Amino acid sequence: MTKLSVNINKLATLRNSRGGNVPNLIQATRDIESFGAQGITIHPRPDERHIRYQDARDLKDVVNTEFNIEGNPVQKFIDLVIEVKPTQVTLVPDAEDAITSNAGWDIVKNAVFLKEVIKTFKSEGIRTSIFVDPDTKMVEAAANTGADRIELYTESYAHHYAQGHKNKIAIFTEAAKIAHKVGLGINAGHDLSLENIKFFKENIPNLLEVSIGHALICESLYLGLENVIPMYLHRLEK
Ligand SMILES: CC(=O)[C@@H](O)[C@H](O)COP(=O)(O)O
Ligand SMILES: NCC(=O)COP(=O)(O)O
Repeated sequence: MTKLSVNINKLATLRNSRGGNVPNLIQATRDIESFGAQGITIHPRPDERHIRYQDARDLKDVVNTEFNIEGNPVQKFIDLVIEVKPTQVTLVPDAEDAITSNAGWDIVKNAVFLKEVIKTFKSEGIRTSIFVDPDTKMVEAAANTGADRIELYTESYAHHYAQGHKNKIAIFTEAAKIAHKVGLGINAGHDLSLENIKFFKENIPNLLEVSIGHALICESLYLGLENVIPMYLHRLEK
């Protein structure tokens, strides 16, 4: 089964644009879960331009499904995750000034650091995942860090799919096969959408979770969250 984790960053962006509490993230989280989502993802960034660190604390007792917190494991982020104790932490090497995540880890280069951070989170009972490009060398290296899962960075898949180049899925399929072979669970995310999710699901064996935010919220402007979430669930069925 592939779980759908809805990334609510964009709802926080909308809220922050007016400085008040509309839309209310707590209510939205409850609604998103009631519409069938099996997880909630947030990605607080150092400048807190969308999700704030306080949102993570406020959502701790609200999320009844899987709570996934993504981010670059700087000390402030590590402390937050240990305090909130989500189901899963996803480590993303995002630069402070990046508009959005734009690369997976160089796991070979950062192996010592990642091993240490992962050990810390696992000792707190938090499942760990590493954001990674579909590069078999990096996937193999991920297994040596002690991580439970990888999150395949799907921006290049989505980009090529939109241009009609479906064959770019092959490197993701291969990366997923290697991950499974070395004992890693497989998550995926970034720019997945109603248009490209079905083909991705059909071609990625053992896909445990997709986290989707930007496209899902944009699609919901036209169709409504209560319709869009079941549409994703349908496309993620076997
Ligand atoms: C790791 C990943 O791909 C997502 O977390 C994505 O980066 C969402 O972050 P933004 O909402 O800041 O674009
Ligand atoms: N981990 C990916 C994620 O949470 C959402 O990415 P996107 O759908 O906003 O591109």
